Amino acid sequence: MKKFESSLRNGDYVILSTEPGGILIATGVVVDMSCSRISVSLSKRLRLPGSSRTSQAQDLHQQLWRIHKDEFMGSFAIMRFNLIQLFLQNEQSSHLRKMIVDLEVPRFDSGCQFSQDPAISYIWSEKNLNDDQRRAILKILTAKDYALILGMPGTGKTSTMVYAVKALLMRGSSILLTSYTNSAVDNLLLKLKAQGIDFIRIGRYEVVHEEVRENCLSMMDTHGLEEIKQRIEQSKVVAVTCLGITSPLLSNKRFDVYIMDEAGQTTLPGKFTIQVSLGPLTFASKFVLVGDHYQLPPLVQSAEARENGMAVSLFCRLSEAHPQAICTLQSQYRMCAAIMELSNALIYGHRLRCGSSQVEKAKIKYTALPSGPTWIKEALNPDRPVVFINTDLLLAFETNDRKAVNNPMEANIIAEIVRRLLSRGILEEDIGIITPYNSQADLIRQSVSTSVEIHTIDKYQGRDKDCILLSFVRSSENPRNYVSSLLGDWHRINVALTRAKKKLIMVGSCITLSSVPLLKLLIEKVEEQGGILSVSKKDIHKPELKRCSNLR
Ligand SMILES: Nc1ncnc2c1ncn2[C@@H]1O[C@H](COP(=O)(O)OP(=O)(O)OP(=O)(O)O)[C@@H](O)[C@H]1O
Repeated sequence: MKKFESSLRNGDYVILSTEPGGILIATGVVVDMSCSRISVSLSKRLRLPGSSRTSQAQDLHQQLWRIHKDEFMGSFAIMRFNLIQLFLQNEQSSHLRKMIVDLEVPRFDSGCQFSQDPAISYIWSEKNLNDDQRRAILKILTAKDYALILGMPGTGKTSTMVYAVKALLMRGSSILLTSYTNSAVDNLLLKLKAQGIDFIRIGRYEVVHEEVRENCLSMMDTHGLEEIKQRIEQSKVVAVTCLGITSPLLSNKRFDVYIMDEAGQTTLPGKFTIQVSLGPLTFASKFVLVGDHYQLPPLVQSAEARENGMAVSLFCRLSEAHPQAICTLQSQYRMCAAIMELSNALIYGHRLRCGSSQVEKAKIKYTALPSGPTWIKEALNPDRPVVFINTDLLLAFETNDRKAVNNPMEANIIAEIVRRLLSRGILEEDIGIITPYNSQADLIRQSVSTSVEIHTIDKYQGRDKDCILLSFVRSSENPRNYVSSLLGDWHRINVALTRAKKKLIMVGSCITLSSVPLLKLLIEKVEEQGGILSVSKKDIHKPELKRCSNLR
């Protein structure tokens, strides 16, 4: 039977309107789809305007319906609601206005550190924390209004949040946890679960991580709304996405502390991050923001919105006004020294350091002997953690097809390296491929016939792998005329350079990329490390050269 073709999927939020006329009648969620039927679960009973009680069922059946995916309407309504909450005349909103609109100085309890507080004693004695992390949690424990935790890549932001929750629970505090995306919320919850901390997860069952689903309210054996509300009331830790905060289950619920992980913000229409973050702020007496504004900030396309401050996250706004509210995590446990050096030189002004000598010296380990041409052996050499394969001698130019930009030769080189890594015993799950462009990710997917993960750089924020392959794509016959807003954004370059633990292999055109100042600096840095490998036409099989030039 022919498949029903639609961009709608189970779990999508939709808007139901009448046709013709386009009158919005209801909103709901797609719960089932077949080739001839779509089932939508609605938040309230469906009624046509002006329809009488007697003819209601018949009118509904006769009506022609239009179903739209609800990409923005729900979010806009929530943001409007959040803004209104901020301007309410009550103590909570007034305090919040003082903090985030008037930028009043945040207060910290200085005597508290020396008291007999069990939470503070616990943090001093917890061996799994480093000094930065301890200081960060003490900042949270002593904050009266808010605390800001700036965590560079791999510095244990999530781990720090977990121990902060543990310490706050010792004080009997109730805690609301949020992030922008479901995966970021669940990432934190998985770590809480591993520490035996109980919590309630609010969210649609289908989008919640399977290991967290048993903590979802919908999965709990409860009898009616009252019992559910009671469970939430009794629960000390509740987790939800920033947009999920409007759940009626949370109405009237208040928490002592609200912790928000700002790091996963880019996958949302980020223009309104402040308005989105506002919602949960009104639920607690003090808040903690955890983030890294050196990674990708809100994506704002409108110049007017940018000029009016829409691209500034709440974290950035508060940290610039009150640097004393920030505690920085600088010891990272992800990248070996050579990989860390790149972002240290380009972005972090050498403030990032390796958390242990094990991390610093980590090398990729092969189980099989090296094989293949010299350039591949050099690219895979474990003693070269950072390699840049320069394609200039190949004249491997990009293709531009209806705004989709890709580079077949780079895709081919990446596929060859992946084959060699796998044949030398590296596991598929330890390799990741990233690129700035969706179209290049698609092309690489066609060339790499394994289940190795291939994503855009933006989608890879918050993730890591032992070995990362990065295809820059841009290679122009006229490098002087080359402009790329995607590669010109230093936050994106930072994310790309901080995903690999032991081996980072980049593929690109040195000449073209050098027209972007930051990338020029990157190439110089890799050169200092002896990591530039130039590939020429004699290094690539003739049929491959021909196939790639045919694709152009
Ligand atoms: N004090 C510590 N000692 C040793 N290892 C640690 C410490 N803190 C964190 N780690 C390890 O560092 C790694 C990264 O930690 P985590 O995922 O919490 O970092 P993150 O800052 O949230 O990462 P991201 O940059 O993806 O946001 C994990 O493997 C974690 O176990």
